[in-house]
Amino acid sequence: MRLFDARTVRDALEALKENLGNIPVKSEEVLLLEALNRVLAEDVYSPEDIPAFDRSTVDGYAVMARDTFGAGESMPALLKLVGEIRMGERPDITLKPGQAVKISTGGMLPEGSDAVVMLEYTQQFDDGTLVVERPVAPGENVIFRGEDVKEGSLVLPKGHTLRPQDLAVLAGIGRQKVRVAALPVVAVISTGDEVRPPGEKIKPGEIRDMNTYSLSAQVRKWGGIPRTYGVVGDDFDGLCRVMVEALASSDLVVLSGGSSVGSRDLTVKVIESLGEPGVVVHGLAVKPGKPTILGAVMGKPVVGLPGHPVSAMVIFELVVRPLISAMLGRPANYGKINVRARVARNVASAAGREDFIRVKLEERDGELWAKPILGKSGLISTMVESDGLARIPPEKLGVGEGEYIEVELY
Ligand SMILES: Nc1nc2c(c(=O)[nH]1)N[C@H]1C(S)=C(S)[C@@H](COP(=O)(O)OP(=O)(O)OC[C@H]3O[C@@H](n4cnc5c(N)ncnc54)[C@H](O)[C@@H]3O)O[C@H]1N2
Ligand code: MOO
Repeated sequence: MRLFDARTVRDALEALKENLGNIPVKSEEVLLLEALNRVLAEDVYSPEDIPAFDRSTVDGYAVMARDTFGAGESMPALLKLVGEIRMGERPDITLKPGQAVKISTGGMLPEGSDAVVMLEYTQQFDDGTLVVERPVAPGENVIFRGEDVKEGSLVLPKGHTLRPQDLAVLAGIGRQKVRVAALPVVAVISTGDEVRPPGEKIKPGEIRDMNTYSLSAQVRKWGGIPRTYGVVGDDFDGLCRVMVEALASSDLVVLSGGSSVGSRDLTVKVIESLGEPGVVVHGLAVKPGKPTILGAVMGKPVVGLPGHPVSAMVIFELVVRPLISAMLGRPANYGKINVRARVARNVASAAGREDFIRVKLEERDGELWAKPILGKSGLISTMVESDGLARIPPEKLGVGEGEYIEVELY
């Protein structure tokens, strides 16, 4: 009896895409102060030069640099002080050779000047003579017009995730709002008669719901809004009702449990009953996570994760995270932080299957080692103890002690 397909993750996501078409990025406008970590849904070009004028970076005197060439303490340059620049105003002075104007940090350079001498390298006499004891080069202590951002240049591209400095540059070019991807709403449903909420006393044979908490946190971590439905028992009609509500009010539905082929594994039947095309893939050539289900109902992706808490989390990263990224218009590799490390012991793996092993990183003699945290996929403690996942590709039969591997950090 053949129970599952054995698709690679890439093939499975392709198959889902063929059924759903390209996932559109919905967008909305938000205020800059609300835009941290949001994903840009527009290319942002600068409407103007930033700064819009040549600007001093120090307190001192705006000069023509060549008037100071060769100046020193024993042979200072003597300039004539012809005024002072007020902050936030355009100077009405045009500097002539031999002249200097007092300026503050951030002040607008007058026409004719090309450098600023710092206050501490000057002396001012009562008759208006300025003694300059150090030379300045053209451009010294000045930010030129457009040096920060050029008018018409691409400041930030669509798909970019906004960091604090990005909000600063957007403010700098005069934006108060930006168009960003709408946050995908992801329904999170746990299933199983034996699964109880953490606040309840449990009877023998029951366990506490962990997946609602790991999966909704993963949704949040990767930029979505989780809509949790708690635990639904192994009841076909009850699960159908919750699924219909979840499909209507979210962009993506994630279930955990009941994805296998046992008598109470209802997820496939429920997805099939809700509409075309229903289940697209059942089974991945991945460990952990073989019994994963990918489906499409009402034009929305539905992912049935295995119930084991480790399998659910690993498959979330492999399958759900790329779907959330697509809905946000983010590059598929957004947020992946990999380090190279040497495996601390031999780990076997079956050919034709991608294996993901949990590893703990340790530094030994200046080198990074990845210690495999072995254990069944029902043990959440193996995720808690580890720092990341290492992938053993399908063509390999394992990794040997000392071999270099890539570890994706959690
Ligand atoms: N005959 C076969 N049986 C199984 C196979 C197989 O190939 N042939 N595959 C095994 C693999 S691999 C996995 S993984 C599991 C997946 O099973 P299900 O997705 O149907 O999940 P359940 O049976 O509902 O649950 C598995 C396990 O996880 C516990 N669980 C479920 N939900 C939660 C939750 N929200 N929080 C914490 N723990 C949860 C559940 O009590 C079970 O112990 O199938 C194997 N079987
Ligand atoms: O392949 Mo299952 O997801 O580990 O136990």
